[in-house]
Amino acid sequence: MSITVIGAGAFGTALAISIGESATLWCRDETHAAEMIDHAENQRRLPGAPLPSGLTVTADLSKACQPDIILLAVPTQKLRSFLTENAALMTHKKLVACCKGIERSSGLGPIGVIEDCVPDTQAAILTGPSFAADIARGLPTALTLACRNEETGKTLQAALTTRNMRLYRTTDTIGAELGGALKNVIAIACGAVMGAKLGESARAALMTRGFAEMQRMALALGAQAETLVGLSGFGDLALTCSSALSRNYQLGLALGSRDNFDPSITVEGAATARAVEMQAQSLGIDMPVTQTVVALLDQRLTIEDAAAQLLTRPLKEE
Ligand SMILES: NC(=O)C1=CN([C@@H]2O[C@H](COP(=O)(O)OP(=O)(O)OC[C@H]3O[C@@H](n4cnc5c(N)ncnc54)[C@H](OP(=O)(O)O)[C@@H]3O)[C@@H](O)[C@H]2O)C=CC1
Ligand SMILES: O=C(CO)COP(=O)(O)O
Repeated sequence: MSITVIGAGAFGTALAISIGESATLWCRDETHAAEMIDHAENQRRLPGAPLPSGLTVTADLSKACQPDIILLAVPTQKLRSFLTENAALMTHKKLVACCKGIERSSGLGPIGVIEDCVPDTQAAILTGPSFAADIARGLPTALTLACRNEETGKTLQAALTTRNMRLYRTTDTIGAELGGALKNVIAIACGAVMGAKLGESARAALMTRGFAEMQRMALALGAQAETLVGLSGFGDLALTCSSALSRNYQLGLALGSRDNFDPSITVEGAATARAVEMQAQSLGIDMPVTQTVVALLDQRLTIEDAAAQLLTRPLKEE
């Protein structure tokens, strides 16, 4: 079955490599597409990962959008503008969001954004612990494929499972979206703790209390508890909060050690933290780790003050 991946970033390229010769990888920049074809590699976004010989790379969007299954691997905050501009090419397709975040302007996850922009479509999300570099090297990974329509979910699960990507299926799109979005915020917090050399015990505490607030928010919005303890929640939290390969964690490291961070790097957790803080306030949900991350990003708190503030909150039951 032919499958198109939109967005030749690190993740889109890795997915296309894993799917192999039935994949088409669409890149918005013609020069970049030509470079990938010439070098059989995406040297800009995923250097060191050869593209399989049968993989099609193109900058022609109409040609790329022929298949029925389209994976959207553009950052969450860019998804709406891409879909709005190209909705006509996307209608009646199975659109699979391959991004993790909450849109800042609307508070919606990627599925909500897809449904807003392309009404006549079947939307799903592919999420879970998986670094692009690992997928591209053929290392084993397990991800969650969430789709409200069970039949479409089964079709997508079968079509997107590869030799090194094992997909588990759920109809709980809310839980899958929120797990992937919220864990990035906690990863920034964990990076900050490690950057400030506050210790691994503090990181474990933040991961655990961060997971508690992820669950509070997700359950309040209608997610199923099992989803949050699965790959898209706990699984991705464990990966992202403990690996220096994570860009969210790297941003946290920079905040904690007062280093500069390249603002062009895709870090979904920063915009998501702000969107979630607003939602939490309006729903009356206690999310102290998320609030602290936003204060650190806005430079309203130092890392030392942030730690002191979290440690001196009123004592409570676990
Ligand atoms: N990298 C990883 O290990 C993983 C990433 N993800 C998720 O995948 C998503 C994408 O991340 P990743 O691939 O790493 O990011 P990158 O920064 O590597 O790539 C982003 C891609 O999106 C393209 N893009 C940006 N804006 C637009 C737009 N308006 N229209 C069309 N294309 C656009 C960029 O094009 P250009 O190159 O021209 O700028 C680029 O190809 C994120 O949500 C991330 O959380 C999920 C799991 C793993
Ligand atoms: O989501 C990821 C791994 O599952 C990638 O994390 P980063 O976006 O923080 O690099």
